[in-house]
Amino acid sequence: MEFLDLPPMLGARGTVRLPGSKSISNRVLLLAALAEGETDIRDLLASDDVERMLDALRALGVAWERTPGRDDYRVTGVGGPFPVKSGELFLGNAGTAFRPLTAALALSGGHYRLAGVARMHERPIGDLVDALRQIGADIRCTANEGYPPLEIRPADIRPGGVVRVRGDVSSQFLTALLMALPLTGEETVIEVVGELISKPYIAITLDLMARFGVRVAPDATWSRFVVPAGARYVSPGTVFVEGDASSASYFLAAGVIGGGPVRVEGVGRSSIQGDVRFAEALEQLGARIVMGDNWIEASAPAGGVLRAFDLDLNHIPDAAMTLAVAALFADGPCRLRNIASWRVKETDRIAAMATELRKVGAVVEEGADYLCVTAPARLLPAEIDTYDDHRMAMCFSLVALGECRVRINDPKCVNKTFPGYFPAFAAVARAVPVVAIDGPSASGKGTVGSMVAKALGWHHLDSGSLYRLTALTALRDGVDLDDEIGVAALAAALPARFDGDRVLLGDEDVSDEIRDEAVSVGASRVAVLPAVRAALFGRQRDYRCGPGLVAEGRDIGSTIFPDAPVKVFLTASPEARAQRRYKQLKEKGLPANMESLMQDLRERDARDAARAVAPLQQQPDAVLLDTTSMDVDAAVAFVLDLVRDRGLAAG
Ligand SMILES: Nc1ncnc2c1ncn2[C@@H]1O[C@H](COP(=O)(O)OP(=O)(O)O)[C@@H](O)[C@H]1O
Ligand SMILES: Nc1ccn([C@@H]2O[C@H](COP(=O)(O)OP(=O)(O)O)[C@@H](O)[C@H]2O)c(=O)n1
Repeated sequence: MEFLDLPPMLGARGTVRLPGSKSISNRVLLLAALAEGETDIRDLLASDDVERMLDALRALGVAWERTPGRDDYRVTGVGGPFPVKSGELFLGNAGTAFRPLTAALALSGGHYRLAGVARMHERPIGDLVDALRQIGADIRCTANEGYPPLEIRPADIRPGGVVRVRGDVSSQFLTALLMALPLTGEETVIEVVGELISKPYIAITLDLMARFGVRVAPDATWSRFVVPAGARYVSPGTVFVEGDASSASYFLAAGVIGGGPVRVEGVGRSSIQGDVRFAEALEQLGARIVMGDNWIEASAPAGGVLRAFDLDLNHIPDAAMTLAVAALFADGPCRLRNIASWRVKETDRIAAMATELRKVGAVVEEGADYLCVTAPARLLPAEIDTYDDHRMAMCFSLVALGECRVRINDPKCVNKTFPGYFPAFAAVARAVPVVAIDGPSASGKGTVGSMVAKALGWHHLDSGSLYRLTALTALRDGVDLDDEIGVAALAAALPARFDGDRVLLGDEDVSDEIRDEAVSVGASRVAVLPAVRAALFGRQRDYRCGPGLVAEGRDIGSTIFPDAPVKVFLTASPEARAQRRYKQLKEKGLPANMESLMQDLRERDARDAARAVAPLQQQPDAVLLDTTSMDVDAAVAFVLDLVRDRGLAAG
């Protein structure tokens, strides 16, 4: 399973240009395909779901071409039903392609098969099929009644009159009927049975249909829609696709949780997408929101902390997921109500959200159509499963803003709507900075690392002492140093503590004991054991806390903090290092012999460089610092300059 590790973040600020809206992209593509004339579509979303629609349209005889290197397309409309009268379409997990195409194909008089991924076949479509059957469509559910895959056969379509469709499971059924019925040319009345959910998505449909020349006005309660006689779609020429308002939600929330301001460009006051109202929901949490025609900017509440909320989120079901994660930063229990549609989305989002929020320590109550989330006192680092659901992955990236590392499994699921999501997030979120110093024994890592940390006021981790503590514990407990499982168990449970330059096991100061010859050799031996390294992995990462961390060892830049913005490979000639160790030991009044020190150093260098897991190597992005003829102060100044050059510290 692929994963992405997000480091703890200190805050967020900056500007993000949003990718095109998925809802608008797929609607505009279908309308342009059915319209008379050519439509130029600008800034179409580049994502999996849009690819599925583009592929389907081409298979159905619609010509389109893309401007090379741009997200601009020209679609040549077919001016009515699809000209290709048979075909097999694979539509992945794209509800915005599957539902509208089902309706348009049912009225196209051909023989088609529509299928998707396994999850698509669990997502209901029965209400739409029933509605289309009322006007004579011949649609069969080939596996389970009410669910894809579907087979559509030519049929005697009898439009006119009244079509009833349920509105309380997915608003996409109504969208599909609205967009397809103008193909019949006759007046048809659509009556919505049950409360219509997600009304703002219907508003997008009506707005775009109007741009293509077909006006449908809902009645006051949005329960009756009249598709007029003689309706036909005509290209408006050029259509600009707005930025995706649901995708904006992650960045707006990032601004609110991480201080901000974070500005999104591509949606704003004049947007036709209901999800821009997510910004209003954030305002109710105390967030500071500023809006322009084509942008929105979000910052933390004046007091810094988000207010707990109890909100009906039926009108913004997708963006509401972002609020479930924002609840982790609120000052009390938060309730998200009227979100039953989550259960039939890319995954059962209520169940998935509850399971994953619990992993980071939240207390979650899950109901048929609501979630109640209470934040933990401190977020826990966790491995988040994403259920092939782009929004799960994007939402949970926000956990990192609680200065909490988080692993996102299967991060590429964001390709459904936002392939560039994680780089965009990294560009506005500020990771806790790390200075990684790796190098061979006695090169000066500990001395330089500790002084750099002091100068910056950052935390300090001497990772070697964790291996030394492991070896010391094994020697004391009589665990064989080659017993990988036994030693790894000790490493996982080490009561290690650091107090300034003192190293403690529980309450016992073992700073000097871990420097013993036997412990040094033991540390080097247990360090080759993969299970021991794995046991110390998460523990080392937990030292990454604001305002920053200086960590030294052998694999800090390569394995523990590969994203460290400053990496130094600190070394010196073997002779110089042996000299330093000799002097160091003598000063402490410990016995030392130059020859055996040289010998020991060479052996340890060889073991560190040759081991299979995390061998000591200079990383391509590490700066070489050879201190053979350099004093400590010069080495410290060199590293501090690197930190300042990267803009990570003042001065
Ligand atoms: N650039 C340097 N020049 C001279 N001596 C140094 C230098 N850097 C470190 N030392 C000395 O070398 C000894 C070993 O350094 P230490 O920090 O323990 O190395 P490491 O952590 O890499 O094993 C210490 O006594 C330290 O003062
Ligand atoms: N990140 C690290 C740190 C230390 N180690 C091992 O742990 C031992 C003790 O580390 P140390 O940094 O205290 O050793 P010295 O450099 O002081 O000799 C080394 O011999 C390394 O083999 C490691 O494998 N990976």
